[in-house]
Amino acid sequence: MVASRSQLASWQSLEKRAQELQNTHLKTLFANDDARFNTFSVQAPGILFDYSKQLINQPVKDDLLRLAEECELAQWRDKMFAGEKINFTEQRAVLHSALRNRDQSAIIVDGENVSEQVETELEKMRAFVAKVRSGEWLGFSGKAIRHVVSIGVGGSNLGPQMATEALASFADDTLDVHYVSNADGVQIAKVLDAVDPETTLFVISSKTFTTSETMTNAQTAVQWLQDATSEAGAIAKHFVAVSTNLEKTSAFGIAPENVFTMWDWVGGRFSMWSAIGLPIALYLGFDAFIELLEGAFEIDQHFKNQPMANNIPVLMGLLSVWNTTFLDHKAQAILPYDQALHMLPAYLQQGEMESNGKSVNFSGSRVNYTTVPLIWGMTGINGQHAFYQYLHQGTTIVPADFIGSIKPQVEVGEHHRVLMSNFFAQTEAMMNGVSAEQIRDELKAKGISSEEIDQLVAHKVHQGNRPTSSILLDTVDARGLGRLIALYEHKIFVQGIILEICSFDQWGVELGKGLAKSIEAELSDGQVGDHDSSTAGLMNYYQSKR
Ligand SMILES: O=P(O)(O)OC[C@H]1O[C@H](O)[C@H](O)[C@@H](O)[C@@H]1O
Repeated sequence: MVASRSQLASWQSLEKRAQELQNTHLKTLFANDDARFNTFSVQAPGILFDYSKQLINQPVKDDLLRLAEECELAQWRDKMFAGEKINFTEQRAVLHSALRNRDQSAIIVDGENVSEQVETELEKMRAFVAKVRSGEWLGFSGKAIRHVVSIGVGGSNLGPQMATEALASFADDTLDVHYVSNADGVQIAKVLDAVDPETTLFVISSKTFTTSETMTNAQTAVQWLQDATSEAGAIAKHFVAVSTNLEKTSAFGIAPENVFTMWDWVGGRFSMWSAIGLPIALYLGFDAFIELLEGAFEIDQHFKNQPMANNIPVLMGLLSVWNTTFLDHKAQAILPYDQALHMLPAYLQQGEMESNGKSVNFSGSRVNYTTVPLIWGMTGINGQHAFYQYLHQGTTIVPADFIGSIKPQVEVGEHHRVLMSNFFAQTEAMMNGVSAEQIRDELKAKGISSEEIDQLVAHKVHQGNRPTSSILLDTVDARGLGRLIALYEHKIFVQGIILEICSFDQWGVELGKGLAKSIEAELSDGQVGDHDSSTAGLMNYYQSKR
């Protein structure tokens, strides 16, 4: 019988250390140790990870590593890479790493070598992308494709859209790509207004091919095409799908040769490396897509082979557990100082919160600790002028990841220096804060009266001691993005193992998927059924005003 997490010796020691460190200020840790940056920073290909501004010391790091050992993290990691069915609530392997297994070593699941399947599908993608981008693939009126409209939601949308936004600087003008995810018709209406039926290709991305938002948007797209042409073969020329559900894609009318496969061992939120990434490849070219996979593969190797003490995703996962579970910080900000990464917070929200936002352990017992934090954020510079007030002086401490690049995608005058000065200044200020004494001196030097100083000082004090990690990437190109996303994917895995959370199902979302169906039927025939008075009241009010 494996001991519950909170009975482990390392866990109990960490609880004590958390209490001891609660009253220690980060700036004291720096003052007492000149080598702190060197001790608590680590590099991987194209990445520096500095966690010296986290409220830890060597004994805490040692205990966290001991916790990883006691939770058999290395064994779980190896099981994941080997294709064991570690998603046991759904009896599935967890193999997003197989999608970028660039050395093509065999990975066997249920007697099949999935590496071969992945290569076959990549080859199909490569050929298709070449046809579309070269103008060989023709629409119903004989014109080449100019616009791609990707329809999907959640994991079938966020990854491709985030990567498209991140890498747009590298796109040529062969194709433009649009994303439709919301069931709110305003989104698809706007996209359809901007494109031309003769030259538009729809990619319907849905692992299950049953998600109602996606199916509603896909039907609207079909109708729009049919309004433009009565040609029988038009659907085959303008619609492709990415799905595991070949029955449903065929029932929808998509020809089998136009369906790209994914597998049940890829979770939606980890699927941008599969054919779900088709819009990325169409937009940027297939070579860029391979670069993305290469970057992720480098981090897979790092995660597999580096000792735990220098393993970035391991450290990121352990630090998250330290901050959330032991220091009780219930939120985590993601702050990119690179415009290319502006969708990263939204992407990681799904990645981390859908994976680990759960409250029972492997054996189904309710956990007696906080699991993962609330993930939020936006580009750092914009955040500085919006919510950083809260980060600096709010009553809640929010640990933050600062993410920047050494080389911007576009060098414009002094812009990058201005941008990165803010990055460095903010992490320094969050760590050091500003003391009452400093403020008094500053105000005195300005000739402000002592009465006024007394009144102001408390408002201007910054306690500091706000933990941050800094991630510096060489640059955000396809390879760099692949590295960054793979780091976070493995961090999420580490959190899951340490917290004993089944990271790869999402029953909480499945619930929502079913809930709206019966209500939709009631709204459709105008008969509000048996609901609580609030739900019935809202539905009646809505109906009365339609
Ligand atoms: O790809 P689909 O089957 O359409 O699912 C789309 C999304 O549906 C739900 O929201 C799930 O929680 C997500 O993980 C998934 O990515």
